[in-house]
Amino acid sequence: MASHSNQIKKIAMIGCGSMGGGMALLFAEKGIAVSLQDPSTENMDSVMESANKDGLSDRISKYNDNKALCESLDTPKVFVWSLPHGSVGDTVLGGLMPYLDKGDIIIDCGNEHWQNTERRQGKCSVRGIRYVGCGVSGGYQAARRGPSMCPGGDDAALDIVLPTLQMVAAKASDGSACVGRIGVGGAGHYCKMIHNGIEHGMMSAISEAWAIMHKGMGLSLPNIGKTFKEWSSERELKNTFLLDIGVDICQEKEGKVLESVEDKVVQDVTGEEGTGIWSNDEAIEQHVPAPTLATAHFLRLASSDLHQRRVIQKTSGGDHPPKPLEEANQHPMDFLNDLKLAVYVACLAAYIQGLNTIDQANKNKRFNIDYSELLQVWRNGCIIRSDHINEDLLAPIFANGAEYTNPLYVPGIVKELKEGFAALRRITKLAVAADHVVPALGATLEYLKYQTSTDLPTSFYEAELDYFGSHMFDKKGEDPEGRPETGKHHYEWKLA
Ligand SMILES: NC(=O)C1=CN([C@@H]2O[C@H](COP(=O)(O)OP(=O)(O)OC[C@H]3O[C@@H](n4cnc5c(N)ncnc54)[C@H](OP(=O)(O)O)[C@@H]3O)[C@@H](O)[C@H]2O)C=CC1
Ligand SMILES: O=C(CO)[C@H](O)[C@H](O)COP(=O)(O)O
Repeated sequence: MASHSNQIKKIAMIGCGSMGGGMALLFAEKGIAVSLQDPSTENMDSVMESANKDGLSDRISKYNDNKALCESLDTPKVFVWSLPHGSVGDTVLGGLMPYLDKGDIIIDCGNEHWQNTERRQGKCSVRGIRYVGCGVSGGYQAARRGPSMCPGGDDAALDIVLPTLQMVAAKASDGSACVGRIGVGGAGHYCKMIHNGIEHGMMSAISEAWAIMHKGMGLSLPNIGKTFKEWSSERELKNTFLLDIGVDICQEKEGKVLESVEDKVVQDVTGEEGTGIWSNDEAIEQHVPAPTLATAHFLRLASSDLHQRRVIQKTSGGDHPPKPLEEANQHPMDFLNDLKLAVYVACLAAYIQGLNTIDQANKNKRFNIDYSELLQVWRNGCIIRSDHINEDLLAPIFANGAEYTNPLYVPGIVKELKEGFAALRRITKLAVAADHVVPALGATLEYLKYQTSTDLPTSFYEAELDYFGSHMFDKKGEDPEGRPETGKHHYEWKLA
């Protein structure tokens, strides 16, 4: 495809691993000349090899030094980064700085921490260099064919990069590009971080349902794949990416490959990825209850150290293996329908918790987030794609530049949650009684209970706090509207 006049014509792709390699080929396929740079010659050679196969080799070349790399570009020079998070970006920026000029643009497509993004934006802006923090989702296959892209930064930089990002990004069912003007500063990376938190909540709920079907109902893996396929074709979980890939995972070699996979997620503790940790840190920092995201994360953490689990199992004299769910098999269709609704409610709750975290951060950090653009980014190409949740339920709330509304205030959404609540409770009750591991489903049930209650156990909690710490409390009926504030009363529960 030939590039148009407002499109960027040359880029440098720095970091040519799974994501960067795929994106380099994608940019080249869209008519953009790509200069590769990576410390691993092997990685660059592998991209060149794929370029040869795909007939793109005339548009891709590799460079080992920054001077030559920069000389290969137009003015302004445009760099796309796909690097591990953290100090690597500072090293790369330091190496490029001598060759950068006013107006040059860096589009950081890694999962960088938004504060690193803002620090580098500050450093770059002194020299008139533009740094866009652009979270990218969809995994390495989407990187090659069109990922979901979540850019944030200054408007002038976004004006320049958006037409090109629109060209390469995934397309929604109506053909619109899954990229948008998300907000200023680190807004793009902030929202991508929360996307990953939501992703973890959804992935946990789906995995918990997978184990219930497999170990509780005794369904074969190919049959579970079939069930996931049905769920993804039905209203509530329509076109849910994590179900769609679940079909392939369950059915590959009749489930034999999946059977060989060890039960541990390690990338948080090895430091490869940070978004799960940061998104939970942020929910707490922003005072937003996000238990579906948090318990999903704790399950990952607990799972990571299999050796430790073995030791604890031995110390405790055995484990509590999940038992068959006899009731489920008496009415399997009803049970599977409940299970689907339970997963749906957990996925919707994960979205709500993530969006509420973004909203609070948006108010505190003035990201100026455009929610309709953000939901557009999440329509396709990304891991949390789920059409009904996004397009039917959430997008209408934020249409036409509407202010943020907590989705839990929206009657149509509450109706869906209420309808799913009974199913979630039935599933959780049976699962807990039979020792199934259901942290995201269970935490979602609790979330819905405590978010809708005005009579929580925290009356007693507050009294205990006041007893030992004189932390004050409000009397019933005294709660002032607006932001929570310290109570007005202290009681001398026991005279010293
Ligand atoms: N994998 C995925 O599904 C997704 C990943 N991401 C994010 O995208 C980014 C890249 O991920 P991914 O492609 O999976 O990771 P990879 O490890 O495959 O790629 C990272 C690349 O960066 C290279 N690199 C390291 N240091 C430098 C340097 N100083 N200069 C230039 N290149 C360098 C690495 O080289 P070397 O191999 O020699 O170390 C490697 O080729 C990460 O931030 C990740 O979180 C985002 C969405 C999805
Ligand atoms: O960013 C991603 C998808 O959106 C990457 O796939 C990332 O590697 C997922 O890792 P984690 O589960 O630790 O967030």
